[in-house]
Order: sequence, then structure tokens, then C-alpha cells
Amino acid sequence: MARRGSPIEVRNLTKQYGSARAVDDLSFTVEPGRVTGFLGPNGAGKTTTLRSLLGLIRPTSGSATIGGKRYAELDSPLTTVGAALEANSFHPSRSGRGHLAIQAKAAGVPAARVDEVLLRVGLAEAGSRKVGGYSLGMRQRLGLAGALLGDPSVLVLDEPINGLDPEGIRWMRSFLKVLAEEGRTVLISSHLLSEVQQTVDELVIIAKGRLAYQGDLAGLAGETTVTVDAPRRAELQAALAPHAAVQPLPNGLVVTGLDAEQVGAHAFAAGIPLSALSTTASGLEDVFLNLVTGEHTTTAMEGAGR
Ligand SMILES: Nc1ncnc2c1ncn2[C@@H]1O[C@H](COP(=O)(O)OP(=O)(O)OP(=O)(O)O)[C@@H](O)[C@H]1O
Repeated sequence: MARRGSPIEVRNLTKQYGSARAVDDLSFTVEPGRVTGFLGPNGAGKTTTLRSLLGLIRPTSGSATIGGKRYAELDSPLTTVGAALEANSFHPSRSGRGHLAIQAKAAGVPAARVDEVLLRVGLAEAGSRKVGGYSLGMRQRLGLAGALLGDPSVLVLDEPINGLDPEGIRWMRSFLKVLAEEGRTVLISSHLLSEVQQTVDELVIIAKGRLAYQGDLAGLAGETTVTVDAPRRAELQAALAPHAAVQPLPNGLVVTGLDAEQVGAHAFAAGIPLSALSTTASGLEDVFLNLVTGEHTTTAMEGAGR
């Protein structure tokens, strides 16, 4: 039975490796009862942040806490927070059950818990087989089982969806939702928005060690542009230019800042018949890529620091 999870709070976290700053003054909060996606391209600083949170590395400055406490200060760390950082770190000749038994012993968790978590992640039958023969999806489930051993109210999972087949993704997605519905705090990292888009309630996006966005998917919604064309294209461009950003492309003029009706009205007022008028919403993945490769952070930051 899960207790209500504590929030994860990252405050002004900085980690310097020599001259490289892996995490740079990063602040965000992860609330219980929902699945939060921690996103950023490879090298953005996700693992460094998670390792700081789990007390595996010491931050250069700032803090990462669970319920206001650093990992080392938790009264009962293994029943407070469960983590799965790498799905490939299992010894291949050991069985899934054997792995969990060792983990349970080290954590002071009753041995009976091993079969409970194997059952919960759907590995009850495969538990006695060697991990070397497991698919990536099975190793992901085993990592999750290990994270659940202490029945923690906070779960931290590094790339739990990476490499799963569609059935595995569906399974993981609904499993994570249930864990959040039980009241737990669930933080999952990924380098692909498309991978977690249907799984997460909240997003924390980082790039180059800094916060680029915190909020829900709707807040990240792409910009809508209007594509318009006319036989007298140059005149149309001149008519629209005072009202919006207009970019000439081979298939017409791409207008940002007006909707299709407004573009039509300006053309009509200038007496220019149109040959094409359509609206395009840029995909979330485009917005995400712009965010993590662009120079500036988004303005949709209302959620930051909550
Ligand atoms: N122990 C270390 N020593 C030196 N540099 C490091 C160390 N760990 C990480 N870095 C550097 O810090 C930056 C952030 O790495 P980190 O692994 O946290 O990113 P990430 O977002 O988790 O990426 P990935 O998805 O590839 O794991 C990278 O430039 C990385 O090379």
C-alpha cells in the first residue's frame, strides 16, 4: 500500500566536472500523484541530476531533495525512494529472482517481497531464468521490480521506456499511471518527447544543464502558422508584412502571428485574390527540438519552480 509520495525538489543544482558544467543552476519540483517526464537530449544533464538526487554524487552547489531531505538524511531511504538507473547493469548469469534477492537483502526488505514484485511487473514465470536471456523490455521490468522492492512512495526511473516494443510501451505506460494514481511521486527520464508524450502528466525539459521548460503538454503546444499564396505573391507579401512575420517559401508565404481568417481579410482588403490558404500546427516534437537546440528558453514557464 503506497503512502502519499513526497515532492522532489531540485534547487539551484550545479555540478561541475573540471571545466564542464553538466548541470547549471537547475531548479524544478516534481509533485506526487502524477507521472513527470524529465527530458533533454543526450548529455543534457539528466543522469547527473538523478545521481545527485539519489546521493550518488555530490553537487557542486545547490540541492536535490525528497520531502525536503537530502538522500543521505532520509530516515528510511530504500522505502522512501526506489530507483532504476540502468537496465543493462544486471549480471547475465544470475536469474532475475537472484538479482532481486540480493537487492532485497542489502535493503533489509523481507525476501517474500521478491516474488510479489516479480508478479507485479509480469516476470513471475521468467524470474528463475538467467538475465542474459532477457529482452531489453524484460530488463526494464526487472529494474522496475528492484525499484519497487521497498514499496517506496517516490520512484525515479532512468529511460524506462527506451527500447521497448509497442506492447511493452503500452504496459509500462499504464503501469506508471497506476503507480502515480496510488499517490506516488513518479519521475521518468527520456531523451525523446514522442516516447513519453502519452505517459506523462507533467514535463521538465532541460538543455545544456539548464531548465528549458516545466509545465504540461498543452503549455508546450506548437505555434500555428498560416500558409497563403496568390498569383500576385509580391503584392500579397507587401499587404501582410505590416501585420505579421511573413516568410516566402516555394509553396507560398508562411505567416506567423495571424490566423487564416485574418490573413484572408487583409488580402481581401488589399484586393488580392488568393490561390491557397491553409493552417499548420507545428508538431510537439518540433517545439521540443527547438527548445533543446535553440538559444533561448520558452516563455511558457508558469510552472517553473512550483
Ligand atoms: N563523471 C563525469 N566526468 C566528466 N563529465 C561528465 C561525467 N558525467 C557526466 N559528464 C558530462 O556531463 C554532461 C551531462 O551528462 P549526463 O550523463 O548527466 O547527461 P544525460 O542528459 O543523462 O545524457 P544521456 O542521456 O546521454 O545519459 C555531459 O556532457 C557529460 O559528458
